[in-house]
Amino acid sequence: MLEVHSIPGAFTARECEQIVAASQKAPANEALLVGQNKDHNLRRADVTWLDDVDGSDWVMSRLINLVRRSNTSKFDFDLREFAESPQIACYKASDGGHFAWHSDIGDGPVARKRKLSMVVQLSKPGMYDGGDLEIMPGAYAVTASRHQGSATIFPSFLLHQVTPVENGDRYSLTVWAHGPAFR
Ligand SMILES: O=C(O)CCC(=O)C(=O)O
Ligand SMILES: [Fe+2]
Repeated sequence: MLEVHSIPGAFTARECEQIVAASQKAPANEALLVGQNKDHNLRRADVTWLDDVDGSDWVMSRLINLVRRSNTSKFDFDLREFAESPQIACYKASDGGHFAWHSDIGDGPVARKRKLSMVVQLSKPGMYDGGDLEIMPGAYAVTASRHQGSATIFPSFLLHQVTPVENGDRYSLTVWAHGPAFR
């Protein structure tokens, strides 16, 4: 399928554990949505900005390479920049962690330029129940691989959700690539 591209083994299990451990030392914020509204019905997660995580330059380099490669081979979008920090999200069952159906394209000056979204699964699938990333490229939702270290990349305008985490904690890493408006 062209619209949702999966990259198995984008990061190794060891790298994922390293990213989670480093993110736990950085300041966490409650997830803000486009427009800085806190709406717990829409989303419940703790978010850390990768830019606030010490020694994370190699993570950003890897993300840029992954996005560039799949854009060249699959999407061919006009991408110009990575205009915002990637985010590490933690969805906790104890907190009702989830993210309801949404598109990543917002009204803000930066969010309106989002063109590709990429999500990396940082947790081992056995560490949580629920917490599926589902994407709607057409009439049916597709479920992203739960494999630790796999990346899922899709156009930012596609609706997607994270189903409620029923047990344990799920960590993910999301990055956006930006460019001029679609035409
Ligand atoms: O955590 C995920 O799997 C998705 C995150 C997401 O959709 C977002 O940050 O916009
Ligand atoms: Fe999203």
